[in-house]
Amino acid sequence: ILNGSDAAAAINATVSNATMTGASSAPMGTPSDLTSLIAWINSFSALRDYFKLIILGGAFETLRRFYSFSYVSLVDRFYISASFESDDSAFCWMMLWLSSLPEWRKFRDFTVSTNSLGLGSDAIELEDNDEEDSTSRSRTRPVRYLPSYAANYTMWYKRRWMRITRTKEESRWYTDKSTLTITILSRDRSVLDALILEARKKWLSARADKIDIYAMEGSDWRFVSSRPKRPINSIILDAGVKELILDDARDFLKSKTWYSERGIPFRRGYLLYGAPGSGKTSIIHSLAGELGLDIYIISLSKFGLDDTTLNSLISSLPPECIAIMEDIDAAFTRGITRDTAGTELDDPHRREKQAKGQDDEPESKDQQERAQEHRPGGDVGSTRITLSGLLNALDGVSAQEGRLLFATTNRYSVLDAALTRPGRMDLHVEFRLASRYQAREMFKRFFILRLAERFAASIPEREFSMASMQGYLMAYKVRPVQAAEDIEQWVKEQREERERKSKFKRNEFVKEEVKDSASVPAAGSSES
Ligand SMILES: Nc1ncnc2c1ncn2[C@@H]1O[C@H](COP(=O)(O)OP(=O)(O)OP(=O)(O)O)[C@@H](O)[C@H]1O
Repeated sequence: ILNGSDAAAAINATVSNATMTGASSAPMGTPSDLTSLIAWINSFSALRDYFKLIILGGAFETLRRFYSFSYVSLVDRFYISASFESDDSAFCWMMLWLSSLPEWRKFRDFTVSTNSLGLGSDAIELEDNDEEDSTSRSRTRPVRYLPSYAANYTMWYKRRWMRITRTKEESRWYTDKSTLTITILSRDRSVLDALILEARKKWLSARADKIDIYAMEGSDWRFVSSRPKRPINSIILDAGVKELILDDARDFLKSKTWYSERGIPFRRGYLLYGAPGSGKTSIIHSLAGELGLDIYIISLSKFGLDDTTLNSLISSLPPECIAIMEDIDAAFTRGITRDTAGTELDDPHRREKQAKGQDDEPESKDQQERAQEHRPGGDVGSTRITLSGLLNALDGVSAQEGRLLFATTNRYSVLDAALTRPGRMDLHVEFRLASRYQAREMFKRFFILRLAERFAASIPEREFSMASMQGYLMAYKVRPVQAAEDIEQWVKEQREERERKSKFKRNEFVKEEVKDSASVPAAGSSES
């Protein structure tokens, strides 16, 4: 414990001591200008070393950056680089093209994949010489050699050096997206153009007998599969029906100028309606093959689909293609309404009855079944499409020009008039249950004419679908006589089965009714 003067003396001693310590490691006083600052810093030996390190490190980093910058500019200047993403068709063109190059066979590092990536049959496939195994399921998925993610491939293309790399997008766990990058030693962009055109040509010729099918993925289109074209003469319809649709579509595709001169949007909608299994879907696929167009499937019941996404999907359709909306009525019974997001029925008849206060009519069994199919648990319950959203998407400003839209339905009458009006659905074609003529032609497709007459005579007009008859004939693949003999029995059995089913449905319906009326509290009056 110090008294006041002792404490002051002690502080003085400490200060002078500190000054002396400082003076011993930094001999100079506080620097007043830059030179003396450097000299002052220099006087600290450890700091000097740090300083040197910083300068050296900085110099190295600058050199590194300069090198990579110069490399990139050099590459930019002398090389052309193009990336192809796996969710785009161009990626498939390049893969097919690559796998067909003789040089490709010389490499030794591949990703072996059973994922077809839409490649044609001439892609490199594993040769399977095991004759005995020729029917095994292992042959159903060809094995392909694709560029590996780990390797860099270099080769010569038209006397130009080329490097190929394939990288995987790690951030998107839910997709297998990858990018193929092709770098060519050339300053001439036309080399890349020629390469891409060559790849595209190869792709197109590989699928001359196929059509590509695309489905919705988020707000994009994703390639799903390639299917062999179905010959149009394999579809048996009443005289003139096929020709009507085919000629109309052909005529439309040739009329672009006609439409633009008259200020009419260059789009055409077809509504195919009628009995299930009567060939609506089949004719669309066949037509796509005939017209050389790809198919884009629009599923209005897709989980998470809303008006905005639908709009952007429809506007991003390619200029000439076939868009299909199957079972468009299902969307309505499920509850697309003009203004609200999918909660109530929008059957026009029903609305009319509601307006008149007569909505006591129960949903038809068909409606009930469909509604049941689409209740929560399936993805349909989550759709957020409104009718006005659908109408806008079909003919709004962004709706793609040149597309053919095919909508199919089994229940024509429930569709809203706004949806089916000309401009949206220009041609309405009815598909009925099979006629005798169709039955005979289908039999002929399977077997021979003589028996076909007998077969057709046993088929009642417009009672069975072509699909059910096809199912019957397929069970008799190599027994035509038997097929013709058994048909009467089949018709009888089908009728009985139908009767049994409808009786069952009626009973179920009555039970439901009873249950419903039991659960409704009595209104108080003895009548009720
Ligand atoms: N008119 C037809 N000519 C030839 N085959 C047909 C015909 N109609 C149906 N089929 C055959 O029946 C099966 C079902 O046909 P498709 O899917 O085209 O019928 P759909 O009318 O679209 O049925 P749904 O309304 O139930 O979707 C197909 O395998 C098809 O080959």
